[in-house]
Amino acid sequence: MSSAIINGKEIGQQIRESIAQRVETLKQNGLTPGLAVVLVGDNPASKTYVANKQKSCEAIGMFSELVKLDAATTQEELVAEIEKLNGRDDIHGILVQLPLPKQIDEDAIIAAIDPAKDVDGFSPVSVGKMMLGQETYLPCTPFGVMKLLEYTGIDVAGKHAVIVGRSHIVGKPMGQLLLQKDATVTYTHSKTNDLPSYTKQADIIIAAVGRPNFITAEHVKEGAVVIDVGINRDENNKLVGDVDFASVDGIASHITPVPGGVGPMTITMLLYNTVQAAEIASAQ
Ligand SMILES: Nc1nc2c(c(=O)[nH]1)N[C@@H](CN(C=O)c1ccc(C(=O)N[C@@H](CCC(=O)O)C(=O)O)cc1)CN2
Repeated sequence: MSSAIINGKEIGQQIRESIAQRVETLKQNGLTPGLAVVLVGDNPASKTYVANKQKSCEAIGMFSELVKLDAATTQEELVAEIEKLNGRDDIHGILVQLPLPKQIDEDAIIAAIDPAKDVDGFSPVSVGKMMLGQETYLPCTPFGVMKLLEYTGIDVAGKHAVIVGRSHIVGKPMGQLLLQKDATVTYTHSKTNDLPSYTKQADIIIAAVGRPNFITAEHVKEGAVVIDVGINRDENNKLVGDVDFASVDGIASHITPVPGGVGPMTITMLLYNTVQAAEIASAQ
């Protein structure tokens, strides 16, 4: 029997409808939630993601502004742009599209964003609060994965979740969010020896290693839930995940497709965080 598909487009749409209602309430109170999207350079994938983020904002009645900067922008120039956005009352969320050109220190840029507007949840303040279980903006991709599991009725408490990947924006926070919901978490990565010996014990596998079709049948226990966070291009420029879907299909109980799984949830949770930032501003 085939694995059940966890449809991120459908779940994301349901959540976006409830976000749109919150936007409407804010607008009736005279405040339109505003997101500033900062794009440096001409990375084609980044241009697509930024365009999708802006389109998604407009679709639910939010305001979005694109700050488009040249690939040769210096770190000081970028910090100055962020400081301008930090000071604007009509901008509730700021997102700097990653990756940035090599001359710019990403950590310094993220740290320059006012934590109250850090709707990506990447700043040291947001990460620290998340680690302590305090209320904060959660990083959109792992937050989206938690929503996918919740909406699918998969209770993670007591389950063994194996994360494959250790990036700051997905792998590390993913483990933390699962831990906070009482999962038992194991971190693995591309250099883990005998990876299948770990992943084969998993009730939930989170594949976030950034390698096309890396997770195959040999990694997956019968009945495991497989979440594919990968966004890779294969040799034919086709979008593929970190999981070899055909190989794992029928072994996993549930699986997220690429495209249409985790990706749409990343943007959904960005909208969610931005509306939350606007609600907090509106209450002040
Ligand atoms: N500032 C940030 N930069 C980056 C983030 C982030 O969360 N914040 N994440 C990724 C890219 N990303 C958002 O920026 C992102 C990637 C993929 C998708 C998505 O919807 N994917 C679709 C397919 C789209 C396609 O056809 O190319 C899917 O999986 O169905 C959304 C957002 C790195 N940078």
